Amino acid sequence: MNNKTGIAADDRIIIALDVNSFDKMKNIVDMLGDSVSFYKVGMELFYSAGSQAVTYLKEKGKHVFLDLKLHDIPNTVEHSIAAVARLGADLITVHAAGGRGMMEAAVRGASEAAKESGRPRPKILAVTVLTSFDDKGWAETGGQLPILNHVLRLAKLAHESGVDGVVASPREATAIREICGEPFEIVTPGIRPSFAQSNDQKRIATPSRALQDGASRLVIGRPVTKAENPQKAVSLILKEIRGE
Ligand SMILES: O=c1ccn([C@@H]2O[C@H](COP(=O)(O)O)[C@@H](O)[C@H]2O)c(=O)[nH]1
Repeated sequence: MNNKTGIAADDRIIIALDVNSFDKMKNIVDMLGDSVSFYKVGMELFYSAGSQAVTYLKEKGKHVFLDLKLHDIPNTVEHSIAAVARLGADLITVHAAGGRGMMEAAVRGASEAAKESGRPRPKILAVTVLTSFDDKGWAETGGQLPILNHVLRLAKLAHESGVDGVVASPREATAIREICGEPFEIVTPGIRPSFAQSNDQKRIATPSRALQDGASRLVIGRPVTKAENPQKAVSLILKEIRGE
């Protein structure tokens, strides 16, 4: 258990199941067995396999991060979050750029589903600036502030809107932690162990660095799922974060 976050060490690594079928997902989950307790179901898997991906993982006793990055008017987001929250996901994403009203609506939707089901309310995370952006790509979209400043602005808004945390690059974790404190979740993709390639990720850090800088949980996809030996990749990552 980490004293500050209260999150068990094993729940701090989330493996992103970015595959296009239920069977491919099942193969990875079976292969990784007890070494992984938390998985992310993103758009590729959810659009390919549907809600059974989430229900299967929950039946296996795993925690599920449903990363659908909702971004729409508050009414649509409230009811869509309520619909997906009923599947039993533990973390669900919306885009912070949807604004205060939309993030408040997302929390309401999650609370409605929790009340109905009697299960704990899923945590809502707000995506700040995607980790695939660097400053050049960000400026091309019309971004006026440097990425770090924009991330901090969105993190503050997310915190004020009552969501449970943000998704950001590990490079922004220290500054977000200073502004939002504990127990705000800072979930960081863009994690690259020293043995992995960066692929399309731009704002990256190693697993140990991300945790040192204040990330609560690490999202790791291809460095594990596309590794020659995914079990070995997980074991190396766990060793690194335990300092072994
Ligand atoms: O800013 C963001 C938000 C979400 N993601 C998601 O995380 C994983 C990362 O996968 P890797 O293979 O480790 O790059 C992926 O599912 C993204 O959709 C992100 O990368 N950045």
